[in-house]
Amino acid sequence: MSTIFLKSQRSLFHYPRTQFEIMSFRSASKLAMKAFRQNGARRVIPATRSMSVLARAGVMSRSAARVAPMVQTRGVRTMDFGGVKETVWERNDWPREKLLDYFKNDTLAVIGYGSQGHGQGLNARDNGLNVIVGVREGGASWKAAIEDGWVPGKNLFPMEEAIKKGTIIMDLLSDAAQTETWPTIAPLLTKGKTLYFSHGFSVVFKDQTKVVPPKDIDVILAAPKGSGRTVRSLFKEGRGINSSVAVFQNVSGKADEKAVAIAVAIGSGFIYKTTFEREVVSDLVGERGCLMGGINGLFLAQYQTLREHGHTPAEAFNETVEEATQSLYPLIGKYGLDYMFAACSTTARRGAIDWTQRFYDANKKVLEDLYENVANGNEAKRSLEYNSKPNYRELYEKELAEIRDLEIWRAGETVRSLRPEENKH
Ligand SMILES: NC(=O)C1=CN([C@@H]2O[C@H](COP(=O)(O)OP(=O)(O)OC[C@H]3O[C@@H](n4cnc5c(N)ncnc54)[C@H](OP(=O)(O)O)[C@@H]3O)[C@@H](O)[C@H]2O)C=CC1
Ligand SMILES: CC(=O)[C@](C)(O)C(=O)O
Ligand SMILES: [Mg+2]
Ligand SMILES: [Mg+2]
Repeated sequence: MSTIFLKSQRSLFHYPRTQFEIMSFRSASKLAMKAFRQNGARRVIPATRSMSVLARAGVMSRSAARVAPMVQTRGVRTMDFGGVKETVWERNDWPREKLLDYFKNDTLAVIGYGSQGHGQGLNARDNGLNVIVGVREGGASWKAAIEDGWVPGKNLFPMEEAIKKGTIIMDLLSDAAQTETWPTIAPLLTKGKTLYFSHGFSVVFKDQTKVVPPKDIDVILAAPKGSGRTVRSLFKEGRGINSSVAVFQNVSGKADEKAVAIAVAIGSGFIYKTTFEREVVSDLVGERGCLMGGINGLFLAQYQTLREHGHTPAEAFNETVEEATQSLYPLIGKYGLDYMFAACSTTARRGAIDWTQRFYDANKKVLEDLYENVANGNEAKRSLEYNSKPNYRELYEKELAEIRDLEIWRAGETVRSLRPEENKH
């Protein structure tokens, strides 16, 4: 199995362990802060994230607390991400009129109507673009599309017909289905069309998927960093999900701009550049790690430990999942981890900082194994084998039912029912 990345960079992040390393880590961060100040970029600390809370908590380093708050200037193409400059685009770079003009001669053919097809198709349609959907006639997606207002024969067609009518072919089938349908789709990708993905999977793992696009078409991706349902809900809130964009083939010479434009058209908020390889590897690692698999494992391990030592389900669930998702994690999302630590007791803060190293060390080994398994194609192989089974949906329903039936999640159902918003009386 060929490995995409033959050499892996030494880990860019080394959590300081020894007192010496901590000292040098602090002096390094002071130097970085000084360099950061000198390059003119400034960073604002949200007004609601009052300095007094942070200063009292001693969270801000002394040098940062002394200088005026720094603001990261917006609306520029280059922004500073923790000291590394990256190119970003924002949705207000592509107002609706500009999108409509740019895509005036295009028909966006959304192939597949799962979570992403639903979100991206409806957002592009609401942006006024000419969008059609192509799925298996009479299948679950066909019925779902009709429920969302797509009309058979008008903007809803069997897959092949939609591809023939489309100028930008958005392959939003499941990754396994992209492989299975490729022999049908490939001949329909005629010169001048654009092939679009939301994941680098099929193109990068071509040894397994056999997905090799024709050489005379643009091949681009826009990968929303979140569920297709959230792609839709954030768009309806007037916001947008963050997405990465990449170009695999640029025959027209306009593929880079097209990728950014379509990322905005499908409802993205801010957009950053990647490559097909980096998108698929980071995405497969993320969903198996912190985003889904890793957090599931940590929830289960903590809940089980508490229960084995006699804590009740209500106590074990609240201390593991409910407080995390309802109170503490949202603070990380709004203001960062240091803010959340500062908002908790000094007792919690001391223990959390002390135990970070143990969890980091235990998980770093797992993440290295995971990264290797993704980069060498093993995870892609596993995914294709399982998701290509004819009864893959039924198999997942059985596995998800087993998760749902675990005590932790049955307890969770009761806890959720007790939330104020669930008790309107
Ligand atoms: N889910 C997400 O939030 C994210 C997904 N992505 C990427 O977006 C793409 C689409 O993912 P997602 O929206 O989750 O789609 P799903 O994985 O849910 O795939 C469902 C779609 O694939 C179709 N399909 C499945 N098997 C076949 C087949 N054998 N022949 C024809 N059609 C088939 C289904 O049609 P039918 O109903 O007829 O079976 C349905 O329209 C993938 O590349 C994914 O990696 C990227 C970011 C996030
Ligand atoms: C929602 C998302 O970004 C995932 C987890 O990568 C996916 O659904 O593939
Ligand atoms: Mg994914
Ligand atoms: Mg993802």
